[in-house]
Amino acid sequence: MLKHISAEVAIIGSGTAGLAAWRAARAHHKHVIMIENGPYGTTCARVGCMPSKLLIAAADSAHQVRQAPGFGIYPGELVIDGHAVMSRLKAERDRFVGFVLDSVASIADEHKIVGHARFQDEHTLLVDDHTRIEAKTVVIATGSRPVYPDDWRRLGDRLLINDDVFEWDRLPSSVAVFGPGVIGLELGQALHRLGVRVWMFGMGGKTGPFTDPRVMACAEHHLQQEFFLDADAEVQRMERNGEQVDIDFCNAEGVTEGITVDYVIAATGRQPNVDRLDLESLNIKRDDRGVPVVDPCTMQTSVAHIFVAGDASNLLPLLHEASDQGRIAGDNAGRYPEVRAGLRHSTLSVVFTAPQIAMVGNSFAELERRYGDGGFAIGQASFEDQGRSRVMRRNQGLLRLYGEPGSGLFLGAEMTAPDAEHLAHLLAWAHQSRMTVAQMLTMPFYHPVVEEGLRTALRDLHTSLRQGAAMGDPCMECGVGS
Ligand SMILES: Cc1cc2nc3c(=O)[nH]c(=O)nc-3n(C[C@H](O)[C@H](O)[C@H](O)COP(=O)(O)OP(=O)(O)OC[C@H]3O[C@@H](n4cnc5c(N)ncnc54)[C@H](O)[C@@H]3O)c2cc1C
Ligand SMILES: NC(=O)c1ccc[n+]([C@@H]2O[C@H](COP(=O)([O-])OP(=O)(O)OC[C@H]3O[C@@H](n4cnc5c(N)ncnc54)[C@H](O)[C@@H]3O)[C@@H](O)[C@H]2O)c1
Repeated sequence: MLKHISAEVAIIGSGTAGLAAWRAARAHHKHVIMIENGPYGTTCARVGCMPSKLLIAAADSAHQVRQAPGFGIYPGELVIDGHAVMSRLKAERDRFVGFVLDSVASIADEHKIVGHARFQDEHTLLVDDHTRIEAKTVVIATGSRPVYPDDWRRLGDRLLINDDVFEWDRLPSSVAVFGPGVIGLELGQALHRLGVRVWMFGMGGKTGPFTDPRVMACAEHHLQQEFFLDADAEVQRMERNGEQVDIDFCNAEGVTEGITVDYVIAATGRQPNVDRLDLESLNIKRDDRGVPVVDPCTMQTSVAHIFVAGDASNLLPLLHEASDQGRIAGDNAGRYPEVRAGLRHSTLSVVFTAPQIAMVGNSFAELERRYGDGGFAIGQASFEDQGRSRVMRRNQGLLRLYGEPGSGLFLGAEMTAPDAEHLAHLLAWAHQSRMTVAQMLTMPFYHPVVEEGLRTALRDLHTSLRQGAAMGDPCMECGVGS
């Protein structure tokens, strides 16, 4: 029998965005309902940010051991116990998931419904075939899922997505990773460093999230030193062969090469989970991927009482974005019809490869669209001879900064660099504070640190903006190698 419920706010999804929306909406109303059709615990903690960073941490550790002889230190034979690696990953992952589960458990049962939600009309949701919810406002926070070509399913259990990797009990001997995007690069490099033979195949020539071709080329070059990576691969055949997969591809010499791998990992992108919500029953404006169009400041759709947050919004599929968007959407759903613009942060994304990858503020491609080719200034620094980076034998990478001629405003950055996660935070704070390049150069820099590489790039940008003298010889009063 169908149960009927009335709610002020109904939230579909209990991931990071859904939980943030729930908290924000509850500040306004008692009757807030959260619906979940999968396991509680969030994508980030269960199969996303946390387990991937745990895998990378183990891989970094193995890499350090391999690097030790470069410092005159010989730790002996490197043994990677795949079972122990995966056990630690799962134990720590479960600990993180446990924190989320505790938080979900603290929400009274009357506010939680388990099942698949879909729209019957603009104010009515059906949950499976057991509950009908009449809601004044709705937040769609349904996350995203991996997408890959349908015919790859013929590989059966030899075809994996990121979720499956984190369930391994042991490490396989070899994998082919399809998709040198963010997930593919993080997983692929980590597996390679853990002793798994890795081949990585892309489509269309793009590596990572970059839009600046010089930074992309630099990252690709460093990654290719470690494992096979063809960002524009011609894969001629891919067939299951017993418990393995045979792949024929055209190699760099233009010759067909055959490999056999234990698994194929599909890291070919993700799509928002909005296709099973019966949105067709609503008169809601959608983009060409079928995702409701939202105002990024309010997270409101063209149907004024329906909001979208997190990966479902098709804006920036990142954890802090899911959290920000969830808070804004939940607050607005709660205070509706008085909707307010929420605080949006400067764009910041980090990929945990080595060297790390980061994007801040406006991308190179966005600036080319806005200012035209050559209409904005560029400063750069290589990390090859950067003092602290060389000290640590991590002297790889390129940082490119963009600035606005005339105003001298710092506009954005793309980089592959040692400790890019920290450089990117400094830059994002400067971007959000609307600092000029001249102001950024008045800030303190310690010695010897990787951030001195940032100062070099800032000086170069200052010169490109024609606001400072050209850099001459290396600045010795700043410290050697800066
Ligand atoms: C491998 C990997 C690594 C990542 N690493 C990082 C990182 O290092 N840093 C970073 O910032 N981001 C990272 N991300 C991205 C980050 O995990 C996501 O942006 C974030 O988790 C999205 O949160 P969300 O709330 O939108 O979605 P989710 O947490 O996926 O929540 C959506 C929920 O909605 C539920 N749901 C869906 N449809 C329905 C329905 N119809 N009815 C009821 N419930 C429904 C789902 O079951 C799910 O629980 C990573 C992602 C992956 C996959
Ligand atoms: N560190 C982080 O913050 C982090 C880590 C992981 C994921 N994420 C988030 O998850 C999102 C999704 O990541 P993703 O890696 O799935 O997507 P992505 O869009 O970053 O990469 C997908 C890649 O697959 C390639 N591709 C598509 N079809 C292909 C095919 N048939 N064969 C070979 N290659 C193909 C694309 O060209 C692209 O390079 C990211 O945009 C990011 O926001 C963030």
